[in-house]
Amino acid sequence: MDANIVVMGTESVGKSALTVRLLTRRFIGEYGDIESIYSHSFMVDGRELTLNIWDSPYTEDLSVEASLLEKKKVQWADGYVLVYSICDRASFNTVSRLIQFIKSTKDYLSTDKTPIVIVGNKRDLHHRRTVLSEEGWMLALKTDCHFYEVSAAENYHSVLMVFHGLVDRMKDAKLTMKRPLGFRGIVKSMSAVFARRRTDSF
Ligand SMILES: Nc1nc2c(ncn2[C@@H]2O[C@H](COP(=O)(O)OP(=O)(O)OP(=O)(O)O)[C@@H](O)[C@H]2O)c(=O)[nH]1
Repeated sequence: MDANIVVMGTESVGKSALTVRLLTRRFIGEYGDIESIYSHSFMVDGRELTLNIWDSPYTEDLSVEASLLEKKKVQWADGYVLVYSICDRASFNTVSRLIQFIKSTKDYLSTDKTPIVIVGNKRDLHHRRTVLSEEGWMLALKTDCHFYEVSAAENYHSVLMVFHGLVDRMKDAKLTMKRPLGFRGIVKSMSAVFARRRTDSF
């Protein structure tokens, strides 16, 4: 069985750090603007589950193409990891917006448990904290999502918990794991955005 997961959030909140931590158990410090879909398998209830994890850099590109890609990304995914930094209030506000965007794009039934986990990252930087844990919990409660506070820099197990929590959530939602958009379609839309970026920079 396999499932698609997308990791979303604003710039520099640690999306790549979380993804790379899950895949390699390591924290390497600098990640660059990686846009990738990684596959990672693990055993759940005695069965192998492969997660296809889409880690994408944040874009403020408001073009029609870019917003179409965001929509496709949301439609492609069966589950969502929405990341903010506990030191960056704007990133927390963006997570609220993303939840609304996902819910309206996917049109979940009100009885469905939405397969979304909210992650407050950079817990090790608590001396620079601007978003309280309670605010994360409240948002999760209000929107019926899971919530974790983690440090991708310091801890592998809490990151693993995030993805396990999401898998549980997807099982609860009893979602049919089918793909509205094939892999080829996504690669095509991604290259359309990159081509546009390249053109823009000249
Ligand atoms: N102290 C601390 N720094 C972190 C943590 N996670 C990530 N960082 C740092 O934050 C910066 C951004 O991390 P990335 O993983 O590249 O963030 P991103 O969300 O993928 O960023 P974009 O690709 O630009 O959207 C890097 O310098 C990381 O080393 C963490 O848990 N604690």
